[in-house]
Amino acid sequence: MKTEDRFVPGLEGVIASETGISLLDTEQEKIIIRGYDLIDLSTSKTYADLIYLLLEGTLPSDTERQAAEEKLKVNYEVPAAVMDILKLLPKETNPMDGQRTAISASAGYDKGLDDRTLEANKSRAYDILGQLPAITVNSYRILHNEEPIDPDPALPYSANFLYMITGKKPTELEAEIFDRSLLLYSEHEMPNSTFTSRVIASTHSDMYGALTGAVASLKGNLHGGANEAVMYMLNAANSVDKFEKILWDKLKRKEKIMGFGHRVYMKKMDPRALMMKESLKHLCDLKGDSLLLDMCEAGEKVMAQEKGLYPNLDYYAAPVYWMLGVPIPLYTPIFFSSRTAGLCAHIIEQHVNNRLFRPRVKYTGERYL
Ligand SMILES: CC(=O)SCCNC(=O)CCNC(=O)[C@H](O)C(C)(C)COP(=O)(O)OP(=O)(O)OC[C@H]1O[C@@H](n2cnc3c(N)ncnc32)[C@H](O)[C@@H]1OP(=O)(O)O
Ligand SMILES: O=C([O-])CC(=O)C(=O)O
Repeated sequence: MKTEDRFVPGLEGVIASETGISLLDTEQEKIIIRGYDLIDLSTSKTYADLIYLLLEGTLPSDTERQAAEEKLKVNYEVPAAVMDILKLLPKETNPMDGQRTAISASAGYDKGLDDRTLEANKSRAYDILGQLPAITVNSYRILHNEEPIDPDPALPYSANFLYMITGKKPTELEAEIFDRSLLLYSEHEMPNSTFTSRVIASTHSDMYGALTGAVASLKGNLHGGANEAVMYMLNAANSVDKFEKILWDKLKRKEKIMGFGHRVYMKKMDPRALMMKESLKHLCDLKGDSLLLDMCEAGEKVMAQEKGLYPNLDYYAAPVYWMLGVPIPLYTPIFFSSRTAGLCAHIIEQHVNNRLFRPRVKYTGERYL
Protein backbone atom coordinates (compact mmCIF):
# COMPACT_ATOMS: atom_id res chain seq x y z
CA MET A 1 0.00 0.00 0.00
CA LYS A 2 1.31 3.48 -0.88
CA THR A 3 1.84 5.85 2.09
CA GLU A 4 -0.86 8.23 0.82
CA ASP A 5 -3.46 5.42 0.63
CA ARG A 6 -3.19 5.10 4.40
CA PHE A 7 -4.32 8.71 4.94
CA VAL A 8 -7.10 8.97 7.58
CA PRO A 9 -8.31 12.56 8.16
CA GLY A 10 -8.05 13.49 11.84
CA LEU A 11 -6.40 10.08 12.44
CA GLU A 12 -9.91 8.79 13.24
CA GLY A 13 -9.69 5.23 14.54
CA VAL A 14 -5.91 5.08 14.00
CA ILE A 15 -3.96 3.33 16.77
CA ALA A 16 -1.19 5.82 17.64
CA SER A 17 0.34 4.25 20.76
CA GLU A 18 0.59 1.20 22.93
CA THR A 19 -0.42 2.09 26.46
CA GLY A 20 -1.07 0.47 29.81
CA ILE A 21 -2.83 3.59 31.10
CA SER A 22 -6.36 3.64 29.70
CA LEU A 23 -8.77 2.48 27.02
CA LEU A 24 -12.24 3.55 25.87
CA ASP A 25 -13.82 0.14 25.43
CA THR A 26 -16.69 1.00 23.12
CA GLU A 27 -18.02 -2.58 22.98
CA GLN A 28 -18.42 -2.94 26.73
CA GLU A 29 -19.05 0.81 27.08
CA LYS A 30 -16.37 1.19 29.75
CA ILE A 31 -13.60 3.68 30.37
CA ILE A 32 -10.80 1.45 31.63
CA ILE A 33 -8.09 3.12 33.72
CA ARG A 34 -5.20 0.83 34.63
CA GLY A 35 -7.65 -2.11 34.66
CA TYR A 36 -10.49 -0.40 36.57
CA ASP A 37 -13.78 1.08 35.38
CA LEU A 38 -13.57 4.89 35.75
CA ILE A 39 -17.29 5.14 36.50
CA ASP A 40 -17.02 2.58 39.33
CA LEU A 41 -13.99 4.44 40.65
CA SER A 42 -15.99 7.68 40.64
CA THR A 43 -18.44 6.21 43.16
CA SER A 44 -15.86 4.81 45.57
CA LYS A 45 -12.54 6.63 45.14
CA THR A 46 -11.17 10.16 45.20
CA TYR A 47 -9.17 12.21 42.71
CA ALA A 48 -6.09 11.66 44.93
CA ASP A 49 -6.59 7.90 44.46
CA LEU A 50 -6.68 8.47 40.69
CA ILE A 51 -3.46 10.49 40.79
CA TYR A 52 -1.81 7.58 42.59
CA LEU A 53 -3.34 4.98 40.27
CA LEU A 54 -2.25 6.88 37.16
CA LEU A 55 1.29 7.59 38.36
CA GLU A 56 2.08 4.46 40.38
CA GLY A 57 -0.04 1.91 38.49
CA THR A 58 -2.03 0.55 41.46
CA LEU A 59 -4.76 1.84 43.75
CA PRO A 60 -3.29 3.22 46.99
CA SER A 61 -3.82 1.94 50.51
CA ASP A 62 -5.02 4.62 52.97
CA THR A 63 -1.42 5.23 54.05
CA GLU A 64 -0.22 5.49 50.46
CA ARG A 65 -3.02 7.96 49.60
CA GLN A 66 -2.13 10.10 52.61
CA ALA A 67 1.54 10.03 51.61
CA ALA A 68 0.61 11.04 48.04
CA GLU A 69 -1.56 13.93 49.33
CA GLU A 70 1.38 15.05 51.48
CA LYS A 71 3.65 15.01 48.41
CA LEU A 72 1.16 17.29 46.65
CA LYS A 73 0.84 19.61 49.62
CA VAL A 74 4.58 20.16 50.11
CA ASN A 75 4.59 21.47 46.56
CA TYR A 76 1.67 23.89 46.94
CA GLU A 77 3.92 26.94 46.69
CA VAL A 78 4.65 28.38 43.24
CA PRO A 79 7.95 30.28 42.74
CA ALA A 80 7.31 34.00 43.30
CA ALA A 81 8.98 34.82 39.98
CA VAL A 82 6.42 32.68 38.12
CA MET A 83 3.65 34.71 39.76
CA ASP A 84 5.53 37.89 38.80
CA ILE A 85 5.52 36.77 35.15
CA LEU A 86 1.73 36.40 35.33
CA LYS A 87 1.49 39.95 36.71
CA LEU A 88 3.22 41.23 33.56
CA LEU A 89 0.65 39.70 31.20
CA PRO A 90 -2.09 41.92 29.69
CA LYS A 91 -5.34 41.70 31.66
CA GLU A 92 -7.13 40.40 28.55
CA THR A 93 -5.03 37.21 28.72
CA ASN A 94 -7.18 34.07 28.77
CA PRO A 95 -6.58 32.10 32.02
CA MET A 96 -5.64 29.07 29.89
CA ASP A 97 -2.83 31.15 28.43
CA GLY A 98 -1.86 32.24 31.96
CA GLN A 99 -1.79 28.59 33.01
CA ARG A 100 0.23 27.65 29.91
CA THR A 101 2.74 30.45 30.56
CA ALA A 102 3.18 29.48 34.23
CA ILE A 103 3.76 25.80 33.41
CA SER A 104 6.23 26.73 30.70
CA ALA A 105 8.11 29.14 33.01
CA SER A 106 8.27 26.51 35.78
CA ALA A 107 10.76 24.44 33.74
CA GLY A 108 13.52 26.88 34.66
CA TYR A 109 13.00 26.14 38.38
CA ASP A 110 13.46 22.38 37.97
CA LYS A 111 17.07 21.75 38.91
CA GLY A 112 17.05 18.23 37.46
CA LEU A 113 15.23 19.12 34.24
CA ASP A 114 17.38 16.85 32.09
CA ASP A 115 16.72 13.82 34.27
CA ARG A 116 13.91 11.90 32.49
CA THR A 117 14.23 8.71 34.55
CA LEU A 118 11.01 7.16 35.82
CA GLU A 119 11.62 8.27 39.41
CA ALA A 120 12.56 11.84 38.44
CA ASN A 121 9.54 12.13 36.15
CA LYS A 122 7.14 10.79 38.79
CA SER A 123 8.47 13.16 41.41
CA ARG A 124 8.16 16.01 38.88
CA ALA A 125 4.53 15.03 38.22
CA TYR A 126 3.68 15.32 41.95
CA ASP A 127 5.47 18.70 42.05
CA ILE A 128 3.47 20.03 39.12
CA LEU A 129 0.15 18.61 40.36
CA GLY A 130 0.86 20.17 43.76
CA GLN A 131 1.44 23.58 42.21
CA LEU A 132 -1.50 23.49 39.81
CA PRO A 133 -4.28 24.75 42.14
CA ALA A 134 -2.20 27.87 42.90
CA ILE A 135 -1.11 28.30 39.26
CA THR A 136 -4.65 27.88 37.98
CA VAL A 137 -6.54 30.00 40.49
CA ASN A 138 -3.92 32.69 40.88
CA SER A 139 -3.33 33.19 37.17
CA TYR A 140 -7.09 33.93 36.96
CA ARG A 141 -7.03 36.15 40.05
CA ILE A 142 -3.96 38.12 38.96
CA LEU A 143 -5.48 38.73 35.53
CA HIS A 144 -8.63 40.00 37.30
CA ASN A 145 -6.73 42.39 39.57
CA GLU A 146 -7.36 40.21 42.61
CA GLU A 147 -4.71 39.36 45.20
CA PRO A 148 -3.37 35.79 44.94
CA ILE A 149 -4.92 33.42 47.46
CA ASP A 150 -2.88 31.01 49.64
CA PRO A 151 -3.70 27.30 49.69
CA ASP A 152 -5.04 25.77 52.92
CA PRO A 153 -2.96 22.64 53.56
CA ALA A 154 -5.38 21.54 56.31
CA LEU A 155 -7.94 20.70 53.59
CA PRO A 156 -7.78 17.66 51.29
CA TYR A 157 -6.32 18.43 47.82
CA SER A 158 -9.58 18.99 45.91
CA ALA A 159 -11.40 20.71 48.78
CA ASN A 160 -8.45 23.14 48.93
CA PHE A 161 -8.65 23.66 45.16
CA LEU A 162 -12.35 24.56 45.40
CA TYR A 163 -11.67 26.74 48.44
CA MET A 164 -9.03 28.66 46.47
CA ILE A 165 -11.47 29.11 43.57
CA THR A 166 -14.43 30.42 45.58
CA GLY A 167 -12.64 31.84 48.64
CA LYS A 168 -15.11 29.87 50.86
CA LYS A 169 -14.56 26.59 52.68
CA PRO A 170 -16.71 24.12 50.71
CA THR A 171 -19.37 21.95 52.34
CA GLU A 172 -18.72 18.20 52.35
CA LEU A 173 -21.14 17.71 49.43
CA GLU A 174 -19.58 20.54 47.38
CA ALA A 175 -16.09 19.14 47.98
CA GLU A 176 -17.28 15.64 47.04
CA ILE A 177 -18.92 16.80 43.81
CA PHE A 178 -15.89 18.87 42.79
CA ASP A 179 -13.57 15.95 43.61
CA ARG A 180 -15.71 13.66 41.44
CA SER A 181 -15.49 16.11 38.53
CA LEU A 182 -11.68 16.08 38.79
CA LEU A 183 -11.69 12.30 38.94
CA LEU A 184 -13.90 12.05 35.84
CA TYR A 185 -11.72 14.53 33.93
CA SER A 186 -8.43 12.89 35.07
CA GLU A 187 -7.72 10.59 32.09
CA HIS A 188 -9.38 9.61 28.82
CA GLU A 189 -7.10 7.54 26.59
CA MET A 190 -5.88 9.47 23.50
CA PRO A 191 -7.67 12.82 23.09
CA ASN A 192 -5.95 15.57 21.13
CA SER A 193 -4.18 17.02 24.21
CA THR A 194 -2.76 13.64 25.26
CA PHE A 195 -1.61 12.92 21.74
CA THR A 196 0.01 16.37 21.64
CA SER A 197 1.88 15.73 24.87
CA ARG A 198 3.10 12.32 23.69
CA VAL A 199 4.26 13.74 20.35
CA ILE A 200 6.29 16.38 22.20
CA ALA A 201 7.65 13.89 24.76
CA SER A 202 8.69 11.57 21.91
CA THR A 203 11.52 13.95 20.95
CA HIS A 204 12.88 13.48 24.54
CA SER A 205 11.58 16.95 25.33
CA ASP A 206 10.68 17.50 28.99
CA MET A 207 7.41 17.21 30.94
CA TYR A 208 6.88 20.99 31.15
CA GLY A 209 7.14 21.34 27.37
CA ALA A 210 4.81 18.41 26.78
CA LEU A 211 2.25 19.84 29.24
CA THR A 212 2.57 23.33 27.75
CA GLY A 213 1.60 21.93 24.35
CA ALA A 214 -1.27 20.00 25.93
CA VAL A 215 -2.74 23.17 27.56
CA ALA A 216 -2.79 24.83 24.15
CA SER A 217 -4.56 21.82 22.69
CA LEU A 218 -7.11 21.61 25.47
CA LYS A 219 -7.99 25.29 25.16
CA GLY A 220 -9.79 24.82 21.85
CA ASN A 221 -13.58 24.56 21.96
CA LEU A 222 -13.62 21.29 20.01
CA HIS A 223 -11.90 19.89 23.11
CA GLY A 224 -11.73 21.29 26.67
CA GLY A 225 -12.92 24.79 25.81
CA ALA A 226 -16.42 23.42 25.22
CA ASN A 227 -17.33 23.47 28.93
CA GLU A 228 -17.07 27.28 29.08
CA ALA A 229 -19.01 27.67 25.82
CA VAL A 230 -21.84 25.50 27.23
CA MET A 231 -22.20 27.74 30.27
CA TYR A 232 -22.27 30.94 28.21
CA MET A 233 -25.06 29.38 26.14
CA LEU A 234 -27.07 28.30 29.20
CA ASN A 235 -26.70 31.74 30.77
CA ALA A 236 -27.71 33.50 27.54
CA ALA A 237 -30.91 31.42 27.51
CA ASN A 238 -31.90 31.35 31.16
CA SER A 239 -35.17 29.56 30.30
CA VAL A 240 -36.03 26.19 28.77
CA ASP A 241 -37.90 27.71 25.79
CA LYS A 242 -35.11 30.12 24.96
CA PHE A 243 -32.45 27.41 25.29
CA GLU A 244 -34.35 25.19 22.84
CA LYS A 245 -34.66 28.12 20.45
CA ILE A 246 -30.94 28.89 20.68
CA LEU A 247 -30.16 25.27 19.80
CA TRP A 248 -32.64 25.12 16.91
CA ASP A 249 -31.32 28.41 15.50
CA LYS A 250 -27.73 27.22 15.73
CA LEU A 251 -28.62 23.94 14.06
CA LYS A 252 -30.42 25.81 11.26
CA ARG A 253 -27.25 27.83 10.72
CA LYS A 254 -25.30 24.51 10.73
CA GLU A 255 -23.31 25.61 13.77
CA LYS A 256 -21.90 23.06 16.17
CA ILE A 257 -23.48 22.88 19.60
CA MET A 258 -20.82 22.79 22.27
CA GLY A 259 -21.05 19.92 24.76
CA PHE A 260 -22.48 17.46 22.22
CA GLY A 261 -20.83 14.80 20.13
CA HIS A 262 -17.58 12.95 20.56
CA ARG A 263 -15.05 11.31 18.27
CA VAL A 264 -15.38 7.99 20.13
CA TYR A 265 -18.86 8.03 21.76
CA MET A 266 -20.73 8.62 18.56
CA LYS A 267 -24.16 7.19 19.23
CA LYS A 268 -24.20 7.11 23.02
CA MET A 269 -23.93 9.53 25.89
CA ASP A 270 -20.44 9.90 27.37
CA PRO A 271 -20.74 7.81 30.61
CA ARG A 272 -18.92 10.55 32.53
CA ALA A 273 -21.65 13.02 31.54
CA LEU A 274 -24.25 10.78 33.20
CA MET A 275 -22.32 10.93 36.47
CA MET A 276 -22.07 14.73 36.26
CA LYS A 277 -25.80 14.91 35.51
CA GLU A 278 -26.38 13.07 38.82
CA SER A 279 -24.25 15.68 40.57
CA LEU A 280 -26.25 18.46 38.91
CA LYS A 281 -29.48 16.86 40.17
CA HIS A 282 -28.08 16.81 43.72
CA LEU A 283 -27.10 20.46 43.56
CA CYS A 284 -30.44 21.50 42.03
CA ASP A 285 -32.39 19.57 44.70
CA LEU A 286 -30.33 21.20 47.40
CA LYS A 287 -30.97 24.67 46.01
CA GLY A 288 -34.63 23.91 45.25
CA ASP A 289 -34.12 25.28 41.73
CA SER A 290 -34.08 22.91 38.77
CA LEU A 291 -33.74 25.47 35.94
CA LEU A 292 -30.24 24.40 34.83
CA LEU A 293 -31.16 20.72 34.89
CA ASP A 294 -34.42 21.40 33.00
CA MET A 295 -32.56 23.39 30.32
CA CYS A 296 -29.91 20.70 29.96
CA GLU A 297 -32.48 17.93 29.67
CA ALA A 298 -34.44 19.92 27.07
CA GLY A 299 -31.17 20.44 25.15
CA GLU A 300 -30.47 16.70 25.28
CA LYS A 301 -33.89 16.00 23.71
CA VAL A 302 -33.43 18.55 20.92
CA MET A 303 -29.99 17.18 20.03
CA ALA A 304 -31.06 13.53 20.15
CA GLN A 305 -34.10 14.22 17.93
CA GLU A 306 -32.51 16.64 15.47
CA LYS A 307 -28.96 15.23 15.20
CA GLY A 308 -28.78 11.89 17.00
CA LEU A 309 -26.05 13.42 19.18
CA TYR A 310 -25.52 13.02 22.92
CA PRO A 311 -23.84 15.06 25.66
CA ASN A 312 -20.16 14.74 26.45
CA LEU A 313 -18.66 15.42 29.90
CA ASP A 314 -18.30 19.15 29.22
CA TYR A 315 -22.08 19.58 28.83
CA TYR A 316 -22.88 18.56 32.41
CA ALA A 317 -19.62 19.68 34.04
CA ALA A 318 -20.43 23.29 33.06
CA PRO A 319 -23.68 23.72 35.08
CA VAL A 320 -22.16 21.77 37.98
CA TYR A 321 -19.23 24.20 38.14
CA TRP A 322 -21.67 27.11 37.90
CA MET A 323 -23.65 25.81 40.86
CA LEU A 324 -20.42 25.34 42.84
CA GLY A 325 -19.66 29.05 42.28
CA VAL A 326 -16.74 28.55 39.88
CA PRO A 327 -16.11 31.54 37.53
CA ILE A 328 -16.66 30.43 33.91
CA PRO A 329 -13.12 31.29 32.66
CA LEU A 330 -11.77 28.71 35.13
CA TYR A 331 -13.76 25.75 33.75
CA THR A 332 -11.19 24.75 31.11
CA PRO A 333 -8.15 25.46 33.32
CA ILE A 334 -9.74 23.14 35.93
CA PHE A 335 -10.21 20.46 33.27
CA PHE A 336 -6.53 20.83 32.38
CA SER A 337 -5.43 20.68 36.03
CA SER A 338 -7.27 17.41 36.62
CA ARG A 339 -6.11 15.97 33.27
CA THR A 340 -2.49 16.68 34.24
CA ALA A 341 -2.55 13.43 36.25
CA GLY A 342 -3.29 11.43 33.09
CA LEU A 343 -1.02 13.56 30.91
CA CYS A 344 1.96 13.03 33.23
CA ALA A 345 1.32 9.27 33.17
CA HIS A 346 1.36 9.38 29.34
CA ILE A 347 4.49 11.54 29.17
CA ILE A 348 6.26 9.16 31.57
CA GLU A 349 5.13 6.13 29.56
CA GLN A 350 6.35 7.78 26.35
CA HIS A 351 9.76 8.51 27.88
CA VAL A 352 10.07 4.94 29.17
CA ASN A 353 9.09 3.27 25.89
CA ASN A 354 9.79 5.79 23.18
CA ARG A 355 9.59 5.90 19.44
CA LEU A 356 9.72 9.33 17.79
CA PHE A 357 6.40 10.37 16.21
CA ARG A 358 7.13 11.26 12.62
CA PRO A 359 4.24 10.52 10.24
CA ARG A 360 4.08 11.12 6.48
CA VAL A 361 1.75 13.23 4.28
CA LYS A 362 -0.55 12.95 1.29
CA TYR A 363 0.90 15.70 -0.89
CA THR A 364 -1.73 17.86 -2.67
CA GLY A 365 0.60 20.64 -3.88
CA GLU A 366 2.08 21.17 -7.34
CA ARG A 367 5.11 19.35 -8.73
CA TYR A 368 7.30 21.35 -11.11
CA LEU A 369 9.74 18.53 -11.72
C1 LIG B 1 -14.31 16.47 27.13
C2 LIG B 1 -14.13 16.78 25.67
O1 LIG B 1 -13.17 17.34 25.24
S1 LIG B 1 -15.38 16.20 24.68
C3 LIG B 1 -15.40 17.24 23.26
C4 LIG B 1 -15.90 18.62 23.62
N1 LIG B 1 -16.18 19.37 22.39
C5 LIG B 1 -17.41 19.76 22.04
O2 LIG B 1 -18.38 19.54 22.74
C6 LIG B 1 -17.52 20.52 20.74
C7 LIG B 1 -18.74 20.12 19.94
N2 LIG B 1 -18.57 18.82 19.35
C8 LIG B 1 -17.85 18.64 18.19
O3 LIG B 1 -17.40 19.60 17.57
C9 LIG B 1 -17.64 17.23 17.71
O4 LIG B 1 -18.66 16.38 18.12
C10 LIG B 1 -16.25 16.69 18.14
C11 LIG B 1 -15.16 17.62 17.65
C12 LIG B 1 -16.17 16.55 19.64
C13 LIG B 1 -16.02 15.29 17.54
O5 LIG B 1 -16.34 15.37 16.25
P1 LIG B 1 -15.76 14.56 15.00
O6 LIG B 1 -15.53 13.17 15.33
O7 LIG B 1 -14.60 15.31 14.44
O8 LIG B 1 -17.02 14.64 14.09
P2 LIG B 1 -17.43 15.81 13.11
O9 LIG B 1 -17.16 17.15 13.68
O10 LIG B 1 -16.83 15.48 11.80
O11 LIG B 1 -18.99 15.59 13.08
C14 LIG B 1 -19.66 14.55 12.38
C15 LIG B 1 -21.06 15.06 12.02
O12 LIG B 1 -21.78 15.34 13.22
C16 LIG B 1 -22.06 16.74 13.32
N3 LIG B 1 -21.75 17.16 14.67
C17 LIG B 1 -20.82 16.65 15.50
N4 LIG B 1 -20.85 17.30 16.65
C18 LIG B 1 -21.80 18.23 16.56
C19 LIG B 1 -22.31 19.20 17.44
N5 LIG B 1 -21.79 19.33 18.66
N6 LIG B 1 -23.29 20.00 17.01
C20 LIG B 1 -23.82 19.86 15.80
N7 LIG B 1 -23.40 18.95 14.90
C21 LIG B 1 -22.39 18.15 15.29
C22 LIG B 1 -21.12 17.41 12.34
O13 LIG B 1 -21.62 18.63 11.87
C23 LIG B 1 -21.03 16.38 11.26
O14 LIG B 1 -22.23 16.41 10.49
P3 LIG B 1 -22.19 16.23 8.90
O15 LIG B 1 -21.60 14.87 8.70
O16 LIG B 1 -23.59 16.39 8.52
O17 LIG B 1 -21.27 17.32 8.42
O1 LIG C 1 -11.53 11.83 24.35
C1 LIG C 1 -11.62 12.91 23.74
O2 LIG C 1 -11.38 13.04 22.52
C2 LIG C 1 -12.05 14.14 24.44
C3 LIG C 1 -12.52 13.88 25.81
O3 LIG C 1 -13.63 13.46 26.04
C4 LIG C 1 -11.58 14.09 26.90
O4 LIG C 1 -10.42 14.44 26.68
O5 LIG C 1 -11.97 13.89 28.08
